[in-house]
Amino acid sequence: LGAAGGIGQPLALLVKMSPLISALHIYDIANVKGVAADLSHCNTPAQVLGFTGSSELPNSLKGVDVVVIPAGVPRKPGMTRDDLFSINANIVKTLVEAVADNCPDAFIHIISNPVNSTLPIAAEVLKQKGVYDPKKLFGVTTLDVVRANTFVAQKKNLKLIDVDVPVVGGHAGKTILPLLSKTRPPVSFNDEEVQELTVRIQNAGTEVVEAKEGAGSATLSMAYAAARFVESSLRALDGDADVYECSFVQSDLTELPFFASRVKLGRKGVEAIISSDLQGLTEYEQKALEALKPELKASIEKGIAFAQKQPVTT
Ligand SMILES: NC(=O)c1ccc[n+]([C@@H]2O[C@H](COP(=O)([O-])OP(=O)(O)OC[C@H]3O[C@@H](n4cnc5c(N)ncnc54)[C@H](O)[C@@H]3O)[C@@H](O)[C@H]2O)c1
Ligand SMILES: O=C(O)C[C@H](O)C(=O)O
Repeated sequence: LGAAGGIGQPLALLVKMSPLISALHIYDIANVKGVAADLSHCNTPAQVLGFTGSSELPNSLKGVDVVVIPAGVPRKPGMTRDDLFSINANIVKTLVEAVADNCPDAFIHIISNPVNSTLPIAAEVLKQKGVYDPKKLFGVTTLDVVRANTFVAQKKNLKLIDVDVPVVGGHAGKTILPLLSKTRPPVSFNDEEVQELTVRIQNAGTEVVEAKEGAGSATLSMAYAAARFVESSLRALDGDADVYECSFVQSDLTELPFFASRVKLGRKGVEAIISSDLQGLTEYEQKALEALKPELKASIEKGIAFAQKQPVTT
């Protein structure tokens, strides 16, 4: 949903390449029929259908297993992700209402920012509709992991394919907390490297926004990350027993109701939240974890309050 956009188009292309996908429905408020026609000429199995405008939204959702939502406005230089709240909160609310009505059993991937608030909005909408399954609602934080893996591999001269850094917390500024001490394979970092890498990973979105000089935020790397999360979800739905991803989900790992961490995915969504990542943290990570909580809590509460003030349409 939001398939004509900067993320939506390359994501649709990457997803069209997946052998796990039988049908790809792409929806946007803007005309998406041309994107659908274009994609449909690729000789890969997924059948592509385009749906344009809100009257076609319900049909776009019928029968789907995974819904991905990158609909909404992106940042410009000088803005925070929270500055997008006033527009994107309504967009996410409307789209999740339609998901609740048309494919309540689907996995839902929320990309639209601010994820720290839009995910709680989605949860609240689904609750009001009576179809909330916390195991199937995901805030997409895969790009933070992708970035952490890339930057760590570059810094330490490692083979990219091997590196895996869990990133916990949320998806904005200091709420993005890479757990460098939990990098696999184990790598040692000095204090300066930890500080430099942590700050770079936290500011990576802003790095792209500034480089694009007003033309939007990360789209290609986000499409790559979202395609990875879709692929992992489909593998889990197909019964693969070894699927782990970081995601911002309902969680009891901390006192906050939602928290990003590694989760094990299965046929029914989140099968387990990996609590061991938060054990044995370094002093730096422990302090950063405590420091991110007030901001994350405020963003979560802002999302919940918004959704509670504007009950769903029935
Ligand atoms: N979670 C992450 O890591 C992450 C990373 C990058 C960007 N984002 C966020 O993703 C969102 C999209 O970014 P983009 O660069 O693709 O923006 P974009 O402006 O290029 O595309 C957004 C698309 O959403 C569509 N849209 C708007 N309202 C809609 C509605 N009600 N229904 C359906 N479609 C609608 C627009 O027509 C447009 O095609 C932004 O909020 C951005 O901040 C999140
Ligand atoms: O930085 C942004 O606004 C987009 C996205 O959240 C990102 O991390 O790239």
